[in-house]
Amino acid sequence: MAPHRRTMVLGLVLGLLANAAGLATPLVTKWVLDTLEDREPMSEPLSALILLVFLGAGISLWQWRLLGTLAERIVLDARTSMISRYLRARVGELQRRSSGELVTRVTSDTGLLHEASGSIVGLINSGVALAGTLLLMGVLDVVLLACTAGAVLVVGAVMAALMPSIAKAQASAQESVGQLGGSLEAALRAIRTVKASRAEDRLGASVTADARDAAAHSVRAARITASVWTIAWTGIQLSVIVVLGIGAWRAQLGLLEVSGLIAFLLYAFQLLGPITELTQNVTALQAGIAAAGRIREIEAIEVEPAAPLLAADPAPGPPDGPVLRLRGITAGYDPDALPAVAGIDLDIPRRGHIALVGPSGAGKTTLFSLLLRFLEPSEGELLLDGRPYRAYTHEEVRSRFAYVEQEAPVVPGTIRDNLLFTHPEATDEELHAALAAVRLSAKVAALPDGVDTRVGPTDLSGGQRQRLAVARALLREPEVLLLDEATAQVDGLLEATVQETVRRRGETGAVVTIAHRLSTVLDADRIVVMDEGRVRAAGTHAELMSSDELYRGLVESLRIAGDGVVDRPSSELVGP
Ligand SMILES: Nc1ncnc2c1ncn2[C@@H]1O[C@H](COP(=O)(O)OP(=O)(O)OP(=O)(O)O)[C@@H](O)[C@H]1O
Repeated sequence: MAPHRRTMVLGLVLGLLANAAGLATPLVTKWVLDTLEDREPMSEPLSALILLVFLGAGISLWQWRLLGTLAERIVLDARTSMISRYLRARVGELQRRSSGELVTRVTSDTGLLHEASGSIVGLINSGVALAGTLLLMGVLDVVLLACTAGAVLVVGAVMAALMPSIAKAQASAQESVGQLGGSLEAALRAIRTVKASRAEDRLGASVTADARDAAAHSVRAARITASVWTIAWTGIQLSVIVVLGIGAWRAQLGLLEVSGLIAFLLYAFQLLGPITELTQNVTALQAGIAAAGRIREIEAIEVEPAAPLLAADPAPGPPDGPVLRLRGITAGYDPDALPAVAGIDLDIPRRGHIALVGPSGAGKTTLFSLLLRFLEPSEGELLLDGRPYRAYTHEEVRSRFAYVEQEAPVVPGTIRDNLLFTHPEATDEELHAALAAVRLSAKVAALPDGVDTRVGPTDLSGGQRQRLAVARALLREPEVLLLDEATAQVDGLLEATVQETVRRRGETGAVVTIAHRLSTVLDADRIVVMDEGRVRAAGTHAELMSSDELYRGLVESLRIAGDGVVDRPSSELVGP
């Protein structure tokens, strides 16, 4: 709220003015009654009364609109800052959390800020209104004020005692809503497996358990809120009856004018306003504070630094040296667990195709994450053009790569958006050339809006998604193409297409593939065998076949996996 201090102060002033108009009304009513008693002309007090009503309404309207707009701005600020933090966060920080839960914080928690944003102004307003009402009641009759103040104190004490439990219940409810978002998102993502496993009911029960939890906490908050309100209302109504009794008795004794008693009763009824407002604002503020706490946690997510970590600018290595060098790289996801890769030494030359092979969990994807700087090594150094990664910004490093993920997710938007995602400035010609390279031109041309057709994550087959991703990666001839090969996404014909494109890329630039296909392995200039986080062996297919047992085993299993490619020298493996 801090950046909006001025608007809040204006809102507060308007609230105080509206209060003043409200507080004056019973006194002017007394003036009307007094003129009636004295048989004087009533036009003046009546006009003042009507003026007060309109003035109060006008000011309230202004304040309402002002605070309503402010609330939306605060929500927008919080959302904008969270969204930008998510997108700038370190990949590991995001992967540690459930994405559904992260989404809930942006969509749902910020809604609570909306309610809470006006509550500070509301609290001050209603506090002042309460004090003002009590003060003016004191001016009218001190004895009656004492009775009313007693009732207000009791109501206040009960409210103060119950409020913290409302806040606690609300925080727990939000927590459960976050978990619900997380589990629902995971369930929907795995919907095919869920259905194939006939697990709709089982999973439904576990997801609804979070919803039930949220409901249970909210019901608790609602029940306490209901008690608080009932106590407040009843307390005030009882005090009005007491005031009426004592006031009538004091009027009989001539200690109080009847008009004064009526004005006093009007104030007593008016007390309900500030007390209700106080209750609502305290509740909203507490929910808002709980939400703000959860939003604050997002600020603790570490973001990628925008500047290079190394202040000095070391000279680049020789222009014909390897484009990338990994020197004694050790890295892991959890400082307490064993590293995912350890002591990796690897040179990636400027040209040629390197295939990474190894059993599952060997650290191949981790190596890609290190190259793309999704993960920082705990030991060792990565060098780009002979200069340490730390001398570059993350953006500078990534600008040298094109990356095709195994999942090849579609980015939100049209096919054009997907193709231009890495290089938005590419021309239409380049775009169509990239589509042609992966043989998607005809498929795209048949779509209703061609390249401007919107695509969702489910509109394309796995193979088509991967072709689109490869086309994107090839759009501007990257220096280093990183291709995390999907196991079974693409058919034979397409595989040959992609392979041929990759082979051509390897003639002018560097290509590193995580190879799941025998054909890719055979096609590579150099094969790096990884096992248990280490580089176990490296060389050509022929060298490794004769020297490395694990490699022989891997090749055997790839052949059995039905790759359809016989074990031949790579030079024979060109074209479909
Ligand atoms: N996000 C993560 N958080 C924690 N540990 C991880 C994470 N990603 C990978 N690991 C661990 O790091 C090790 C290397 O995993 P990595 O994904 O690099 O292997 P891989 O060779 O790519 O395997 P696959 O061929 O199955 O994809 C594994 O032990 C894995 O459990």
